[in-house]
Amino acid sequence: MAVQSTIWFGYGVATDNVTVMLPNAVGLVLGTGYTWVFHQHYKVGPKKALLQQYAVAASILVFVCAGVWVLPPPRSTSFLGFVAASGSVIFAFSPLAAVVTVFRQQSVASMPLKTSCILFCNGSLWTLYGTLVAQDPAIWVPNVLGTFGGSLQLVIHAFFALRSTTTHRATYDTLNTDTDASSPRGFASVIDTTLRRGGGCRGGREMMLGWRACLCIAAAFASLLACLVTCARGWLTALYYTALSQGRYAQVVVGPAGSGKSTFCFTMQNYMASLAYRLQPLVVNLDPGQERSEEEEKKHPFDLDVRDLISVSDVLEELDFGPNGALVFAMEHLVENMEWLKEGMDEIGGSDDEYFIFDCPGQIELYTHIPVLRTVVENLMSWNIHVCVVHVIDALFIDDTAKFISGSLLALTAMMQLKAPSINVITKCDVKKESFGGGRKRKQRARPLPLALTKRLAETESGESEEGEKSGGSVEAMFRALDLQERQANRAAAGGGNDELEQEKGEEDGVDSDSDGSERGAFLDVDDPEYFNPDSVSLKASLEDSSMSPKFRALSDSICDLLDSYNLVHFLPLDITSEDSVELVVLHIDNATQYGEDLEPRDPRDQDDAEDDEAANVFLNPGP
Ligand SMILES: Nc1nc2c(ncn2[C@@H]2O[C@H](COP(=O)(O)OP(=O)(O)OP(=O)(O)O)[C@@H](O)[C@H]2O)c(=O)[nH]1
Repeated sequence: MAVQSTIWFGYGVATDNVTVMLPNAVGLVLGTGYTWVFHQHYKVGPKKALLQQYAVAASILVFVCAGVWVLPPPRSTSFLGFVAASGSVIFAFSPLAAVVTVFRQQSVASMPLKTSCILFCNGSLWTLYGTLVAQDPAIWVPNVLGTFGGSLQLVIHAFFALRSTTTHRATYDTLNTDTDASSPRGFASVIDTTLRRGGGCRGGREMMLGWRACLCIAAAFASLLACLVTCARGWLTALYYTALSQGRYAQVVVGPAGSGKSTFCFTMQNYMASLAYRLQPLVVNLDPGQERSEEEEKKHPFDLDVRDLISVSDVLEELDFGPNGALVFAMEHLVENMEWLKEGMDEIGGSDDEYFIFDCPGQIELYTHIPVLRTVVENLMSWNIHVCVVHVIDALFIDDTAKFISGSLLALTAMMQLKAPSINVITKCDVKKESFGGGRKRKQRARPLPLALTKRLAETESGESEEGEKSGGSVEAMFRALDLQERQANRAAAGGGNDELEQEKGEEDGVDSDSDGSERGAFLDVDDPEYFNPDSVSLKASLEDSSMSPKFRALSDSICDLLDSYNLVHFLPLDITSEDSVELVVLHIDNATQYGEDLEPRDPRDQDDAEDDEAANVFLNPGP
């Protein structure tokens, strides 16, 4: 009991479930107490015999701790739940081991009725809690089995009680031939007679027990039926949603205020609708503070709008909150009413391969500080929807290195907090293009010297040294080559040419070096994704010019290195005026959601319609 309660207590802590934690904490204390009392009063044999059982209990705990320690968090919780559930199943069925004894002795003395009743009630209640409240299979699966085990024991009790009732009824029928024991009144009189006759006292009690056992069985079966119906309802609902939402997809568009989320949503909607093989996605507004002109609402209406449930203006009218507090309140209200969203999506969806795009509020604290958006995303995924989080930031972010670093960290936070496949998009690249006349010169990046060149240089250097110092000379030459390479990198990163350095390493290596530097300072179009994903060397070089304090500079350098070495954040540019650019983003999202892998083949839409759509070139004018 102590071990079992410890494991369940651990599971309660891991899942942050106080309802599981509390009773098991009590069970842990009581179980330890019972063990101590048992140990003190154990007289059956030498107390050493108990050591073996303590060793088994300790080994189970060590095994569980090792599993939790070795496995990463989500798996360790599942492991803990699995072990706890297995223990509960064994615990629930353990009294059944006495069944053999019961049938051998033809008596239920070795299987106490109270324990069976408690086992049954405990199993039923936890089953109801596990299916209706926690919806956790680790809780309801062992308890369904526990309920079954408990009811089986009650049936055995009833069987023996009824049998003894029948035996005694037959006895007293022969003793009271003048009494009709088949009628209730007659049966009561038999019991009365029996109780008055001293020798028949035991038989009368057993008959009473028989009636009580019948009631017990009726109650047990009613509860068992209720449990099974509840579980069946849960399973059927889950099956229904699995079947219904097979192939459902969603983009959850998040990002700072004004970064172009709504524009992105409608650009996606228009582009996807223009493709013959796709359904038009449905845009769902999740921003209770969304403010749009009537014209915008007409041009790009939302298919489902959270403002129908609650809006920031409603909250401001009713409660004494500021705008930010009102938004947080409204979002928390949405989280508490996710059924509204589910029903709304089913209503507007209808097809089994529906595609949703969620336009989220621009307050980044909804995913950086509080888990509101995370709960929304988790709910969507629990409804078997393939979700891709699209984190958008404004192209202005990339002009300033410090801003770029903070944008990267924000994107990283979104990826970590929302715990779903994600892509990062830089919006408004069309504006960027205009301001740079279509592109800009790439900052020179550090490029390593070709290996052959480095080797050659080392050989040249070592050749100049004395024969006897050849090996040492090689090493020195290698360092000089590396030094040259580093100087080249630094100069390159600072935007300067490497002409003198190239000359310094000699022209005999045969490597071209353009006098105008066009090869190194290549013209990079904003459509080139590399433009938006500078490496740490370029970022650090650009920080050199800034007037940052040394400590802050060191911190920024470390962040740049971290982002670069682990390749943590990758940005995709989006120019809404370019079909190729939109298509590239859609391809990445499809890849993240594995779009189309479980879709049923469907008739392509009428080609003429698609051509009409393309002619209208709808995605080129998506502004909300
Ligand atoms: N040229 C251009 N303008 C854009 C683009 N994306 C957004 N905008 C403009 O940027 C402004 C803000 O865009 P929204 O789509 O409303 O941004 P949002 O992130 O939804 O804003 P909030 O809902 O207030 O957080 C609007 O005036 C848009 O027209 C883009 O890709 N190109």
